[in-house]
Amino acid sequence: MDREQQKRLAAQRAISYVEKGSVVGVGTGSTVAYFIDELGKMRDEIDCAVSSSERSTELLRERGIRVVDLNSVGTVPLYVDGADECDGHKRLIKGGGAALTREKIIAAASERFVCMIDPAKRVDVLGKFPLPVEVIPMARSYVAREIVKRGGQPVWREGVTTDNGNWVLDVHNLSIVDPVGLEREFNQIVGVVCVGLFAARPADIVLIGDQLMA
Ligand SMILES: O=C(CO)[C@H](O)[C@H](O)COP(=O)(O)O
Repeated sequence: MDREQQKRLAAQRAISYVEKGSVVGVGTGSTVAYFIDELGKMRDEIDCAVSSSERSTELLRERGIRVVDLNSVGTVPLYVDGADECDGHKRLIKGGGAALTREKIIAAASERFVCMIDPAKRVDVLGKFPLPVEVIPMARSYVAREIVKRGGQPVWREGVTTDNGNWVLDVHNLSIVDPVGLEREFNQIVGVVCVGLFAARPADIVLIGDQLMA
């Protein structure tokens, strides 16, 4: 089975976590696009969605799903998103689609985070996928130098501006043996808006294709 089929299966299984009449938090990416397709089929059964990107908002609205501001809802019962890497503790690297900050905000505000991946993204140690870091534009060089001091090789994702008007550094050469510690450390660099490590708040449920990860 190819990766796209695995993503679609994960999205179909993730739908089973959606409760009738509820608010659904929606991530960003190609796997999430399959999820939005499925969610569109039950648009009359949910209340509305909160979205992690302009791209997902557009897809949701195209399928007739009402999208509301996170500030207008309380705790979100369910957040569904993809990831770029996932370790055995359900800690993630995210941000390949540059939506990491809004994704992390909705994940933090959610009771349950269901993450959908294909088998190639399941790793023992995070870091083979370059770690995305969203930065305030004027701090790009400074943050890059600070990351080099910590052993990473930052590469500016030139030409990409996030929905928040910021830039992204992709950090290569990291073997992330202490994801919570590294998330905390990178968060403390002035000019960093968000680190694409979801370790302090990992996923609750990971679906690898249609299989539940233990
Ligand atoms: O973090 C993300 C976007 O910022 C995505 O969830 C991640 O990049 C996975 O994307 P895809 O489902 O297209 O493989």
